[in-house]
Amino acid sequence: MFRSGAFVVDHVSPIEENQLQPNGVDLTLDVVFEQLEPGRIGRDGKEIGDRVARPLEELEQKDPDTYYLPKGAYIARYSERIEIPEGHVGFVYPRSSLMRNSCMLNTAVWDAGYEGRGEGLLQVHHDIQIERGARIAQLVFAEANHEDVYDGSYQGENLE
Ligand SMILES: O=c1ccn([C@H]2C[C@H](O)[C@@H](COP(=O)(O)OP(=O)(O)OP(=O)(O)O)O2)c(=O)[nH]1
Repeated sequence: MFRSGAFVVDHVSPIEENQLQPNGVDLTLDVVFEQLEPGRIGRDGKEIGDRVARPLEELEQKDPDTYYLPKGAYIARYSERIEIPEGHVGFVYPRSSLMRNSCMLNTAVWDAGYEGRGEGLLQVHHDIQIERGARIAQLVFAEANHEDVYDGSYQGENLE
């Protein structure tokens, strides 16, 4: 069973009223990264390729705090700290307005016990402007059986 947005909201912070949805909680965009170097997925481990944060366009006197993204693939970091409670698994979907603008977020499984500010693959199929802090995704929780809780290399990531 999927949980209500009112349940999910207790596991996401900080949060504003307009992020609460019937079936989940909207996540907002913090930083957009561009990958520079190849990564590696091995049989025994992995390496994440070097990346650089995209500039915000304040200096060019465009809208402040806005990413102007040409076609391409980017890593988007969400602003919110998320914890996946025991007995649950998390899924993130793109906000439909992102998809309707020819962009997509690809995501993986959010494990029970994970805590951090996670990331997603932002595919831009048509140039788009996204303001920093704008809602781009929605997090939902499904009830799930599991034996262990998440204890991988991304535990506690991007928390100051
Ligand atoms: O779209 C997603 C999906 C998951 N996560 C977070 C939550 C998840 O619990 C954690 C680890 O994901 P996964 O288990 O897929 O990572 P891995 O590549 O197997 O690495 P490790 O074994 O070090 O955890 O990353 C994200 O940030 N974005």
